Amino acid sequence: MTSHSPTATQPLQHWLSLSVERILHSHPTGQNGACCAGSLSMRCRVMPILMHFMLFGETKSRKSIKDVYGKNGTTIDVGMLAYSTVINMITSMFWGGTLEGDIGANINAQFRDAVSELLIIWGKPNISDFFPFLASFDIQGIQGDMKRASRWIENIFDFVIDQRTKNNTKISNKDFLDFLLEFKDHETGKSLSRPQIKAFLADIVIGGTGTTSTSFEWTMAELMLHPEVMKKTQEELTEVVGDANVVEEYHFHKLPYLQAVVKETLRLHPSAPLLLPRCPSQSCTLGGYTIPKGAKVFLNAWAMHRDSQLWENPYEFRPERFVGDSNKLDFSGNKFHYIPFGSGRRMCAGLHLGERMLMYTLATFLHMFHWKVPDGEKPDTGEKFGVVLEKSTPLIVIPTPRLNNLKLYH
Ligand code: HEM
Repeated sequence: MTSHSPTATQPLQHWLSLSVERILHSHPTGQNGACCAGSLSMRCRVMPILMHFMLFGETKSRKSIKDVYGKNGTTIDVGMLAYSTVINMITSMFWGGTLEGDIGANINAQFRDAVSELLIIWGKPNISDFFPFLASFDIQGIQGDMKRASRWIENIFDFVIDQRTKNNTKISNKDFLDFLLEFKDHETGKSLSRPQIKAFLADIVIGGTGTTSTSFEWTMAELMLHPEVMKKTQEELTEVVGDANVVEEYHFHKLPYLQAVVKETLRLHPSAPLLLPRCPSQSCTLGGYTIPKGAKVFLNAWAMHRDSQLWENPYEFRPERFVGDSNKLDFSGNKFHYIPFGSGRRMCAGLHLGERMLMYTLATFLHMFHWKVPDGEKPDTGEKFGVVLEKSTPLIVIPTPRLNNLKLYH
């Protein structure tokens, strides 16, 4: 993996423009000028573009390091740390070059609250899903709450887009929003519409925050439960990154053990355990069962990842099962017994970004801090029901700096 600088705008802009043009050509706009902003092909092609703005996110995560350093020796809720780090990284990639200072901090805080609310509502069991005829009554008020939270997020997107379009001053660092706003199709001269831009941003936020931060928390929980794995992971980091440096993306491929730890965590705790529902376009028979056309089908990745016919000692947390096997069992979804990012045409559109954010945050926090649970406590692996598989009890830990050079924490 290589590190990409968002300031190297010329070749990057050219490449990005070509990608979006390909998308627009494969999805011609309709009569009203709007095309499906969330369409499969469009998402799959624009998402990788976001990767080029990862550097913004990395810079932002340094703030989290400073915050954790400030809590030296006191307790931290790992889920909250992960969520705020991930959302800070995402907002920096979106509009880090557009919004800065107090306005930026204020909008980012509002955005964080709005997204948490949306994710909570999204995970609530809704009786209308099981009895669709009840949907129009919205008995639990979930639909209404969802509309309110979505409007809140949309207003934030509108505010940021207005700020950027009103403000003619040249910004030094182009962010993802800036790129989307400036994009023009070379042939037709058409730009992306505002609804298209907002749909992209919403997709990324909804798909990327809960999944990545939950995976971070699960990994930390497993490491706290398995001190020998924690030790080995941190030793690898010391050897590869060194005591006097911070983690950078080019280190990732030299961290096979950490990669195995992440894979093993996602095997036992896939953040979207039932993936996204499928709907067959034709009736078919599978394993002796008839699946009628149009049925809603859920694939239980969680159960497949723990199937004793497919895995040796499936309930054991053993990263070694992925060591030296990385090419055979990767996240591509080609081996159907291991599909933490799904499989096929609808597999995770943010796979590479998710993987990189997870590796980056884990490697950084594990390299820079020692972690221990408060005396007399033991982390558990209880799960909470929801679209995203969260821990039922928050993981509380105590960080202490691991590196001698304290300047690296500021
Ligand atoms: C550790 C991190 C992540 C995990 C484990 C994860 C997992 C998944 C899974 C299992 C699916 C369903 C795939 C299927 O049904 O086949 C999915 C869908 C999706 N993910 Fe992720 N994801 C992660 C991070 C991200 C990030 C960072 C983004 C955005 C940048 C993202 C955007 C999406 C989107 C847009 C979809 C829907 C794709 C579609 O409908 O075609 N995900 N993800």
